[in-house]
Amino acid sequence: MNVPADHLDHRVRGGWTPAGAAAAHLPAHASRWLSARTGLTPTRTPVAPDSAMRVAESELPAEVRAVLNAIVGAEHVLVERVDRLARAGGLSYVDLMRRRGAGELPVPDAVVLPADAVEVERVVALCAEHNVGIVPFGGGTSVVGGVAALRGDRGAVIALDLNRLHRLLSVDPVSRLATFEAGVVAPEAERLLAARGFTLGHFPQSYERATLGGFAATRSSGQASAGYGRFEDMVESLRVATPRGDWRVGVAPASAAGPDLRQLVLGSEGAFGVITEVTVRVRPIPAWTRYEGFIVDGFAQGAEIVRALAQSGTLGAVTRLSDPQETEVALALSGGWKMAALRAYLRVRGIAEPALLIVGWEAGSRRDLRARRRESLRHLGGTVRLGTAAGETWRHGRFAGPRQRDALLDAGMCVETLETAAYWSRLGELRDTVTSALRDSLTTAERRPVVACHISHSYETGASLYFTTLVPRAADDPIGQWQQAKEAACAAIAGLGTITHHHAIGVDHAPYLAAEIGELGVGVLRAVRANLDPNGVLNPGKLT
Ligand SMILES: Cc1cc2nc3c(=O)[nH]c(=O)nc-3n(C[C@H](O)[C@H](O)[C@H](O)COP(=O)(O)OP(=O)(O)OC[C@H]3O[C@@H](n4cnc5c(N)ncnc54)[C@H](O)[C@@H]3O)c2cc1C
Repeated sequence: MNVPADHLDHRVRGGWTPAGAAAAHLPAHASRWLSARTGLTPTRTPVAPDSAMRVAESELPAEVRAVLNAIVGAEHVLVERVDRLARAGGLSYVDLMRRRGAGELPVPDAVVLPADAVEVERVVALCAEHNVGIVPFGGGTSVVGGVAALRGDRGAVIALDLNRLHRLLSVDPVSRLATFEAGVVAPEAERLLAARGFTLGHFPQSYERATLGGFAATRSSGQASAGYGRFEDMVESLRVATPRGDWRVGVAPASAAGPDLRQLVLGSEGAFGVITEVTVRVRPIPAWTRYEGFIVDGFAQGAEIVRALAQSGTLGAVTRLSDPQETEVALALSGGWKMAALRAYLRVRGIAEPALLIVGWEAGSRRDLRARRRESLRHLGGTVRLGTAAGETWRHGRFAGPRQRDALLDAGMCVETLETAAYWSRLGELRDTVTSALRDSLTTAERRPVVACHISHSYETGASLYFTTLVPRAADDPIGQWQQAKEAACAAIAGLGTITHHHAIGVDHAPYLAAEIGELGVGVLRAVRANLDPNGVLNPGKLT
């Protein structure tokens, strides 16, 4: 098979690091702090070996397999258990726990790796004809069950792995457009663009593994969203393989030719078709960047500052406010004398509840960078400036979170995140309500959860809230423990914010969709789906 090995390594699904949790490391001071703060009794709970996982025989009909072999080549139709297991599920806590022996993981009957858009179209048409489910699989980083191999009432389901669609097809430097095949992973897209002096500027925490098709299918949002926009703001046009044929949307930078159908494809999570090509708007690589850290006193003060920045148009490309709990965790896990000194200094400065604010400016010239920073600083009076060391430390560690999660899972923690967004006037209430819901659900005599939160995407009218929960795992029911907490959080979100700001709907949020968009809205989505996919083979059980 001619798929580069490193493209497959990242599919080792037990954890983020290719070698699973074993390659991640939790320092002794972090372990001690977790025990004291949460009641953790460290245990060794490594990922189960593949051989311990239950994998049923493939039920892909022989005649379908024969035609698939003819379309993509037999070496690109994988039915070995190791290959199917590698595309079974995403990277939510529940999926990762299933890898640790808690609960069953749905496994696809085959993995199919087409080479280009035309092969994808032929595979989609074949599966539609034979009622075989299709789960589009990009980087497999979904945390909401988006790539769960559910077959519904179909006899079989395949994982349609977009890994071989990794080419840059064209660049239009005059219009600043680039067309990629949808399976290209973000770092490779950046590498290809950098060779031409451009950047996409999309840096979600899953950057190392996620694909452009996945970003489009989930309306992803990157850490520099204030500077470059959410992913849907970057997409100019799309090519989609549907059971009804090839579909292209987007021909000009703006159009009044009815509703914008690009927005229907963006966020469609593989339920309307398989995105095969994405044309994105690109920007010159910024010649100058500067990242700084600030400490504010409490979440409310920090949120007021971020709102002022957002409403005056002076946000940094990255503007990220951690609440005091998240700041406490960051300081505790970093450890060392510098952190102790910082805490002492903040006490002297009278900061009761330190909350870390990172602002990163990016610009084409030094003068422009200085001007942007000056404008932002007008709203940052009264903060404690930590300088560029704190900002650069955050920047260099910004993709480290998933590795740390592996280590925490291995040590016996339940670690999971959830996210939402709301208008500024409701943001404080939303944070308090969700924090309480998570805390109340997870607290027991032995377990004291940490519920931390940050704002990382801000708009004129509101912002996202991203919650991270750390609690010792309930050995008898680790999945139920989290699912109860998640339900409580979702109930708390209802009426105040959206059920998801950037993780998408998948399986996990599907029960909450009608409350947000109404039964009429769900009906519209179902009608589109039924039109494009009359047999309902596309990503069964997701979105609607
Ligand atoms: C540690 C971690 C951190 C994360 N941080 C962020 C973050 O900062 N911002 C953010 O937005 N998200 C984040 N996510 C969530 C996830 O990375 C995003 O949803 C991402 O967009 C998924 O891309 P992917 O290529 O991995 O897609 P996959 O996980 O493979 O698929 C996601 C969904 O899209 C569908 N899909 C994938 N490719 C296609 C295609 N070509 N055509 C049609 N449908 C398709 C799948 O069927 C599935 O429903 C994070 C996830 C993890 C595990």
